[in-house]
Amino acid sequence: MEPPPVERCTVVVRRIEVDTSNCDDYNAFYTDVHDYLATRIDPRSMRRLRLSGGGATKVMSMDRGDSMTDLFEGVQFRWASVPGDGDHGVDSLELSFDAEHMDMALARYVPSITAAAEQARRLNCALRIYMNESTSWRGISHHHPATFETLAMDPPTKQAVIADIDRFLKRKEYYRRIGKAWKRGYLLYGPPGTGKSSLVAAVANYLRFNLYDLDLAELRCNSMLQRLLIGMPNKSILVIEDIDCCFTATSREDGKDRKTPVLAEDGSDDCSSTQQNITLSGLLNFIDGLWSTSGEERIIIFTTNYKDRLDPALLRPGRMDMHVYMGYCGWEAFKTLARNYFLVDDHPLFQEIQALLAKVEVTPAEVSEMLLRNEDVDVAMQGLLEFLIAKKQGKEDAGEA
Ligand SMILES: Nc1ncnc2c1ncn2[C@@H]1O[C@H](COP(=O)(O)OP(=O)(O)OP(=O)(O)O)[C@@H](O)[C@H]1O
Repeated sequence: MEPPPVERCTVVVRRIEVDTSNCDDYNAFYTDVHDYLATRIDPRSMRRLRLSGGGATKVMSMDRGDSMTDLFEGVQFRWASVPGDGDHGVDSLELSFDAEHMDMALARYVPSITAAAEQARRLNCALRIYMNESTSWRGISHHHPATFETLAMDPPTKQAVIADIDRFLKRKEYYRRIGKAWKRGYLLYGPPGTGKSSLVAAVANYLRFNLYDLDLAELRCNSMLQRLLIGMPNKSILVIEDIDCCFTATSREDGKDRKTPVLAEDGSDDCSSTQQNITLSGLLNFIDGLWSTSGEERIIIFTTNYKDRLDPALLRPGRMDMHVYMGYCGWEAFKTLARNYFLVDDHPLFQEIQALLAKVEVTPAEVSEMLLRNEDVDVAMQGLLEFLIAKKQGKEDAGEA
């Protein structure tokens, strides 16, 4: 006797034709499925393939009437591209699977599609860096080449930062369960030219998050600050550089006793009525309060050359989750730079350079500059060696004086 046919379920994801100038979100899930399937399609298994997109980016999709199989947690999901009826019918993507998997499909497969589509879009999308002009953000393309591979820093610290970011990304449910906002704060400190800005760029490139570089000098009061922060989307990085220079002792004191102002209902600049300076407490309160609950998956990075000048409020445990010291160029950091600039792992002058790096305080920026001076590795290494010897001599002379 033949086994009874397996019951199948079908989920229809229809492309809705609407006036997109008003409501461009209607097709969000259709777009998610479309973008997700583009990452899953196996061109060798397709009879017909649709290619779209421009420039170097080509997107693969099923042609109308075609179908493909996607495997998720060992279950086969069949997708079909179904053309609409007649002239006005709209296309749909139809998902079919064995009925016993309905719960799993809705609880896990469907959300995984949205997450994967977002990830794919982020990877394909050029990053942007936004800067504030008064209370609005202005974005330009962000092409900073720094990555964790090219970043010259102490290897255990680098690994700790990467591990922290990876853990943060995986912990959405964890943050929800413990009732904490899904955000992470990093304080980067160290002398000028040690790579704090480069690390910010490396984090942005690693996460594929846009940067929001906040210039507090552009703002007159806390409510302007709040408006800007509220305008930041999820999956973004807020950066405030040289945080030690942003607040005067007076503004800190002022802020301690003041209630954080609220936005005027009409969104207007209410600085004049409240006369509020930007205060560190205003910034921290807002980041920990409303901003945390109005978005998620956000990173905050403060940088400073002088950690000892920072307000203790910022250094309090729990404020910035990780303090990262960017130091002078050590041996391991130098090897990264030598690899970046000359693709070399060894050189006859390495031993002398290593010995000098242990005695001289030189920043990765200074080393980079020396290595950039000549395309010939021997000439560049010799130049660096002489630079280090001169620095060491200068230090000794200063010590004797
Ligand atoms: N750790 C590093 N790894 C690789 N390159 C570096 C590093 N530090 C500095 N550089 C080089 O020096 C340039 C300046 O460094 P960067 O602006 O990142 O330093 P910084 O610590 O942010 O300095 P500042 O405190 O003055 O803003 C970089 O563009 C890069 O070329």
